[in-house]
Amino acid sequence: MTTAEQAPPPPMRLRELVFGAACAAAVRAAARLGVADALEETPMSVEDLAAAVKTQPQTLRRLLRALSCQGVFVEQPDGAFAHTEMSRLLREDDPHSLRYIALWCTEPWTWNVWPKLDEAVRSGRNVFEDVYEREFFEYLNEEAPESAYVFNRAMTTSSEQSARDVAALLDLGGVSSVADIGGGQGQVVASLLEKHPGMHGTLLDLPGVVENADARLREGGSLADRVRIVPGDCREDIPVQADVYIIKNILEWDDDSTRRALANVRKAARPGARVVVIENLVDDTPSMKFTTSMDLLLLLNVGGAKHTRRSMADRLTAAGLVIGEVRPVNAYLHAFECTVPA
Ligand SMILES: C[S@@+](CC[C@H](N)C(=O)[O-])C[C@H]1O[C@@H](n2cnc3c(N)ncnc32)[C@H](O)[C@@H]1O
Repeated sequence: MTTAEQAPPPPMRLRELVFGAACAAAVRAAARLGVADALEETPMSVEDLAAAVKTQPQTLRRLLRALSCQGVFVEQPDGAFAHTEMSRLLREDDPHSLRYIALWCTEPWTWNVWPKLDEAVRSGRNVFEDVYEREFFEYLNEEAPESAYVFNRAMTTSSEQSARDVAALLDLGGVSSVADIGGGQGQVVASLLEKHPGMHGTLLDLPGVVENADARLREGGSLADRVRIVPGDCREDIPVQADVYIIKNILEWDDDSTRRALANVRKAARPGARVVVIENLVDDTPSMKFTTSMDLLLLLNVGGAKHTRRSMADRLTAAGLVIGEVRPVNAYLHAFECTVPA
């Protein structure tokens, strides 16, 4: 068969494309119903699966068939369904689980902002504040506890997976204090403190986030006596002294917020301090990257963007930081090693 015969014709491809929301909704439904968690290692009949997740068998079959077309689950000749590599990633107990990321990317608020993408492209601004009349993180932490929970779990699971890579990459010999700015619930700080028993750490994030910090960092936790938890807004102030500041996956919002956060790091840090900025970078070339969709979502919710190596470097230089090495942390993340000049 030739490639031309394999690829569906353009009208069919475009028809499928405009139903992208159906794919996202199907993945969300499977994640919310816990289908991947209920499906055992051996194939299961739809009836057994429906009983396990408390749905109608006929409609569950339709959901599973829609997902199987995308490679999430596979239908067997006898009509039973089995796992695929992708469906396993929807399990909560998978070590590389994307369950909360899948839920996060399809939370109810996303369905209210996607239809306004043309407006955001026209204005270059977020549309979230037009729809919800509040900044995104304010809304999340003050008005949408379920979405905030999903967001924090999504960040925590992806951070748990990358925290060890960050700890392995950074040379922290001789460093006595590290601060993670916008550090979420503290997985990176916890990994660093576990690896370096003499070191102290600070975790700064919004109040609603740090109040649920990683159990290791909270009172009675194994690292509690070496960590300071600072609830705050890094655009307002960073009242933290440290040898090394980590800023991971937060400089993806609007430029003014990036400028204010970096200015506050500079104000807090002594000359010679290290600032390690860790981000998913998109390419400068026209090749497709998986982060493209997230780039658009960041435009919609915070008026932000995924950075290229150049755009990130420009912002760090504009903040007066001296950029040293830029190294991959893993397949997704890059670390910019910067220094605060004298
Ligand atoms: C994409 S998450 C990254 C979290 C963490 N650094 C990581 O890599 O897993 C962005 C973080 O920035 C925090 N954040 C948002 N606005 C903030 C602000 N104004 N001040 C401090 N933290 C903020 C969020 O609460 C969230 O934890």
